[in-house]
Amino acid sequence: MSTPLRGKDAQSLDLSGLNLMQDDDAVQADEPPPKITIAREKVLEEAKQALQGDSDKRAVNLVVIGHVDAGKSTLMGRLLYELGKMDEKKRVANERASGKIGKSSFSWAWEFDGTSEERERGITMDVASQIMNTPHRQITILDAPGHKDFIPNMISGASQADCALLVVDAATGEFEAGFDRGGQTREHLLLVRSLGVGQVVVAVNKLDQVEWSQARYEEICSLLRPFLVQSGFQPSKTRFVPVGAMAGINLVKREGPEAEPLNVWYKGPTLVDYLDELEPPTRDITAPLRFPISNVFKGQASGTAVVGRVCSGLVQVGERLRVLPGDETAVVRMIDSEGDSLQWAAAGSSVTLYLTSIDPVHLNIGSVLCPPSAVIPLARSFSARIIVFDIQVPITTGASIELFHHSRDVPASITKLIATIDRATGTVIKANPRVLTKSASAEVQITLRTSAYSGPATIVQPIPLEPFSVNKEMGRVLIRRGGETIAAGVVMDILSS
Ligand SMILES: Nc1nc2c(ncn2[C@@H]2O[C@H](COP(=O)(O)OP(=O)(O)OP(=O)(O)O)[C@@H](O)[C@H]2O)c(=O)[nH]1
Repeated sequence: MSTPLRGKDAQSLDLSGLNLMQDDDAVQADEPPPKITIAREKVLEEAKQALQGDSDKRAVNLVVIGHVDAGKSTLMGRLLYELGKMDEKKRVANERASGKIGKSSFSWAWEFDGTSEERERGITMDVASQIMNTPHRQITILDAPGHKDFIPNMISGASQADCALLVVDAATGEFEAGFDRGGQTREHLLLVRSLGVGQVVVAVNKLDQVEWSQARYEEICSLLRPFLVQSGFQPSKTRFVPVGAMAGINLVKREGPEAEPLNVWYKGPTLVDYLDELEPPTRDITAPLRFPISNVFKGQASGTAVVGRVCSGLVQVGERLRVLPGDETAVVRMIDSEGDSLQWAAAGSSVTLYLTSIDPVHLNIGSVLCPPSAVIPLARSFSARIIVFDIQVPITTGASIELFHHSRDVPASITKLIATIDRATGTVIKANPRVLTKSASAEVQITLRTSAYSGPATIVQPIPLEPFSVNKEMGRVLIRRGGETIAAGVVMDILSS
C-alpha cells in the first residue's frame, strides 16, 4: 500500500526530472531540519490510546485470494455497494461501461479492477487497496491478482495481510479446477499461510449455478477442511460461508426471493458478520522502528519522499533515523497519510515520510529506516523455514534463486538443505535431504550472491533482515526462480552479515 503524492509535491515530481524546481522550493529544502516537539513518552501514550480506543474501529488488512475467475472482484465490488461504499450512480455507470464492451457480467468487478488499473498506471509498485467499514472493523482490502504467475505485487499484498478471504467457485467442475494441481486455490493458501497469515474466511461463491445445493456446499467445505489443517490453519480460525456475489446474496443480508433457496438450509452468519469478527494483530509499537521503503520520490519540495509501512515501532516528526544498509542518517520533516499531515505514525500505518538532511542517493527502495540506537541486522547468509510450492524441478543444494524481501529482490543461492519438516508438528522428517520436491516444508540456508551482470570482484551487499521470532513483518521471504515463485518462508537465524 502506498500514499500517493499530492498537490504541490505531485507537481514537482513531474518537474524534478527536468531539474526545473522552483526557487521557493529550493529555499524550503535548505531550511534547518525540524526539531522534535512532542516528548516520546507522550507519543507512545497517544499511540497506545489510538490502538486500544473504543471509538476507533480496529483495523485489519485483508488479502483476497482464489483461483482465476472465482469471482473475487465481483464479490468485492458488490460488497462495497452493499456496505454503501459505492453509490447507485456509480453502479449504473459501471453497468453501462462494462455493457458497452460486451462485458456486463463483469460490472461489479469494474469498481475493483478500475481502481487497480488506475493504481497500476500510477507511480507505485504496490497492491491496489480499498477501505471497507463493517460495524466493528476498518478493513483494508488488498486485491491479489488471481492469474498463475505470482507477481511481486501479490507477494507484497500477502505479506502485509493479517487475514485472508478465499473465494472459491462452486460451479460443477470449477471448484475442482481451482483446487487441483495447477489451480491457484492451494497455492494461494500455502503462500499466505507461509507469510504468517493465520485467519481465513472461505466464501463459497456462485452457488446460484448449482441451484444453491447444500450438498455441493458441504462437499466443497469437506474437501477444503483437511487441506487447510494440513497447510497450518487452525480450524478455530477458519470460517466457511455460502454466497452469491453477483446477486449479493449472504454478503450483508439474505433477503428477497433470490435468497429463498439458501434460506431453506442456511441460518448462519453472513460474510460481513464473519469479517466483522476478524482478529486484528497486536501491533508492536514499543519495538524499535522498522520502516522498509517501498518507493522513493526524489526532488520533492518538502525533502525526499519515501513511501512505506511502519512494520514496528513509531516514527515522529523531527526524529533522526538511520538508513540501512549504509551509515547515513536523515531527519523526518513531515509525515503524510492520505493527504493528512501527522506528528507521528505507529506500527501498521502506511505513510509517506518526507526526509531531509540526507543526500537522496542514499535512499533506495528496499532500504530500512531504523532508530540509530537500534538498527536492524544485515545479512548475507541466513537460515529459513520454507514451504515449497507446486514445482516441477526439485530444489537442490546450490540452486540459484531470486530472494524477495519487502520491496527488495536480490540474487541468492540455496546453499544448504538442512532438513525437511513435518508441517503440522514442526518435527524433523529427514536431516540433510538431497532434494526438496513440491509441497515440502524444510529448513534451508540461503546465501546472497552477486548478480550475473556484476564483475567477479564485486562484493555481495548484505540486506536488512530480522528473524521472524523477533519481527514478523521483517522476517518473511519469498523465493522465485525463472519468474515463478517456488517457495515462501520465514527467517530463522542470521548466519553471516
Ligand atoms: N453466476 C454467477 N457468476 C458470478 C458470480 N460471481 C462472479 N461471477 C462471474 O464470474 C466471472 C469472474 O468474476 P471476477 O469477479 O472477474 O473473478 P476474479 O476472481 O476477480 O477473476 P481474476 O481477477 O481474473 O482472478 C464474471 O463473469 C462474473 O460475472 C456469482 O455469484 N454467480
